[in-house]
Amino acid sequence: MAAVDKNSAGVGERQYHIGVAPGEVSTVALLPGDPFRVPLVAEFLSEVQTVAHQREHLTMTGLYKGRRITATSTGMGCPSTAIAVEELVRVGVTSFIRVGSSAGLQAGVRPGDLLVSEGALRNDGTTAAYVHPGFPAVPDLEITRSLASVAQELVDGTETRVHSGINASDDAFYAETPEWIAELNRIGVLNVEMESAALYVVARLRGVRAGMICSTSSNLFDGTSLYGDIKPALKEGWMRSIEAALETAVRLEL
Ligand SMILES: O=P(O)(O)O[C@H]1O[C@H](CO)[C@@H](O)[C@H]1O
Ligand SMILES: O=c1cc[nH]c(=O)[nH]1
Repeated sequence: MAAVDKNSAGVGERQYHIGVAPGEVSTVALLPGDPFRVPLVAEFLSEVQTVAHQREHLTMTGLYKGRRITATSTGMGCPSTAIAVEELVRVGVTSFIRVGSSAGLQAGVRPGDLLVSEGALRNDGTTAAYVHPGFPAVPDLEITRSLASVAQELVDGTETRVHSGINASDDAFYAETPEWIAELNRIGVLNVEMESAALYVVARLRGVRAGMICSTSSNLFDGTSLYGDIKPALKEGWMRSIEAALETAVRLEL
């Protein structure tokens, strides 16, 4: 009797968690955390089909400027993100762009500003189960460059700023202490979110491409509250992030 080999389980089949089968997705997937943001991606698409909705993973596929695009929600955190990426790879996705929300950690990062990730500090448990602690969590460089330049084009002439830098990928939203926030600020970490470590590490291990652009929800360093009335700016940032990701998919033929 042989134990199950999870590396080969499910390849080319309908997937156990996300419910998607080969042929139902594009080669490129946009990844918001929240299932309620998948329809925001669909607002930019034509011929949209809802492919599956299981657990926190809603998947829709449609066309943007003639190119087939899939959007799948990852849920919050690295465990469900790793599952979503693993299963999307098994049905043919070769490029991923996370379109997230994230908290700023440096002065001058304001709600709605766009954050392009140049690498993630792996403060999570999931990637520790995959690789050596020294393995870097880095996005695809071509996708990253494109996200930064398209995002800048989209916000030119507005108050919104585009920031690029290293982000933290934390596991525990409510365990982020003032000391941890101050330390991240001190070492120059730009922002914090909760999925990129898994996205980048799993993507590298599976030989596919990944990048991330986020809208700023708050600023943990200067005290701009998570709970205040900042939602319109956050939503505007989500829409610009999605547009930057879609344009990147078209321009790089992902
Ligand atoms: O809005 P999403 O994309 O889920 O991203 C951020 O929001 C959640 C925390 O509020 C975490 O998932 C974090 O990464
Ligand atoms: O988006 C995020 C992620 C972690 N911590 C926060 O405050 N916001």
